[in-house]
Amino acid sequence: MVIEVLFLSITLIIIIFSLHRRLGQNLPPGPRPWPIVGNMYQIRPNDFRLLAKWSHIYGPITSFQIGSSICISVSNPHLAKEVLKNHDQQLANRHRTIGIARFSRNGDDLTWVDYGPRFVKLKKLCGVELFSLKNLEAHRPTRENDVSIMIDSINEDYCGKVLVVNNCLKKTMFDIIASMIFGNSLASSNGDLELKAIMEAQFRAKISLGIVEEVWWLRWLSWLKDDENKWIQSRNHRFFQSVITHKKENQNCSTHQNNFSFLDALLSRREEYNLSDNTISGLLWDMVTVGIGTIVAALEWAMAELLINPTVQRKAQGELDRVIGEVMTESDIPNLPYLTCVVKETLRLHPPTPLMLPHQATTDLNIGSYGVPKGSRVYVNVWAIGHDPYAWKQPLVFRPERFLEEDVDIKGHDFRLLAFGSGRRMCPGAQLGMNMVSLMLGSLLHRFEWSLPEGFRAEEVDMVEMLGIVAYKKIPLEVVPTPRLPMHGSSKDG
Ligand code: HEM
Repeated sequence: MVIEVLFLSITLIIIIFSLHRRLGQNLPPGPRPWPIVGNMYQIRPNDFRLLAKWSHIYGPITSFQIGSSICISVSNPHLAKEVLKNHDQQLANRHRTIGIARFSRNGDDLTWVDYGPRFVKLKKLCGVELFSLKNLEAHRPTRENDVSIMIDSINEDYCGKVLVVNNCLKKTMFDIIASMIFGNSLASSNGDLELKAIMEAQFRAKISLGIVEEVWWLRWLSWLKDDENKWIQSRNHRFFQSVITHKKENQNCSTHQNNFSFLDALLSRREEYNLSDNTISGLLWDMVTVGIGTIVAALEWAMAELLINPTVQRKAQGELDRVIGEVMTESDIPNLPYLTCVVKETLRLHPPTPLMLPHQATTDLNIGSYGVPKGSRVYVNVWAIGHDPYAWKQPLVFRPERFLEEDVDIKGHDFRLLAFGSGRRMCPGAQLGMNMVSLMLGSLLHRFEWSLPEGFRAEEVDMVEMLGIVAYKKIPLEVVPTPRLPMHGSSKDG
């Protein structure tokens, strides 16, 4: 009896405390949270479509509660600018779930590190050593060659047959990013197989432990549910440690410019930037996971749209035929304005990270006329902004021509098109991302006619996303390639 009374009193105190906290804060409107669980009974993690729906009911700035945490989502360009420009610094922290904290070594990386001097240093380091134009240019031949190998293998193995497009995109993107990040060392030691297995395991693991981690006084129970993550993390840790140790032992062998990888650069600057093996592992893991996932998702959505819209496919092919000789290279991209519009239109309707990555308030602040308490998670619903009828004419129609009529910046200056974010936490891989999506899509369209498997109609292509930080197509796209041009053995080493 005493225990029951005690339990009831504690629950009551918690409810009164959270109600009091909520009422005093002038929060934006939103669905009514339940005691303890908040709105967890209504919304799954990363459910950007539901957040867009709520914005139609409660307005473009909405608040909701996940367990004990207050969340704010904004879904128009004006409010996105408030978050990413006017309050950029106050909102530049990241929220890390227990799963993400584990994979990011508690934020000892770039993607999940808290905002502060360490973040500024790491972002600068990655900007210089991985994403600089000089570095991108040095790795360009490898990227072009890997894309040519992909085209050749589709030609040899899949002409007239059904191809699951994201399998071949994933393989090619893995090879490209792995070569930029690790140089040749991974493939030569079979490390590529282990890394792929770890990535696959992490993809399937739960990065949110649900109520156990979202209600602060239940968090001590999370160790019960976190076993799988722990196991993958220790495998991940062992893998990166062995790659780093192997590289340190053989460091003098890879100073040739073409082989000089991101890992080589990090090792050579580890004292200057105070980089532990843990931080180096975190940075390598970031680039491999974020880099591959986003590009593959963007490409699969682009291919799906082109199958549904064959006139766009033909128009893009017409432009490619006029501009490209035998094999497309990245230097052709500036001469392919329509292809660039197709890429932008894809990223407008299908941003690979529809809620970007979660930002977190480091202080109390106001957005619009509402309060955002310190510690709130803040989501910019890029997907909703891309579908906003006040920002776009006929927003649901896939019409790349809109970007010929109006040149809309995609690198963070126009708050209608935020696939790469904007401000301090903006994607450092935006240029590489645009180059890769354009090169791969252009090469696929130049070389092949794409159609649906026999018996499928365009209206039957399912355009629903799998919920996750990266929104892949839920049902993988199946396509049938038919060659358009005679093949001339396009890979440059073949
Ligand atoms: C189409 C391709 C890509 C898209 C759409 C994309 C999108 C994004 C977005 C929306 C963010 C978060 C912005 C924010 O929270 O404010 C981000 C961050 C990031 N992206 Fe990308 N990305 C792409 C490609 C890449 C590539 C190729 C790499 C690396 C190889 C990369 C590495 C990163 C990293 C490290 C961050 C974290 C930056 C930070 O926290 O400061 N991304 N990306």
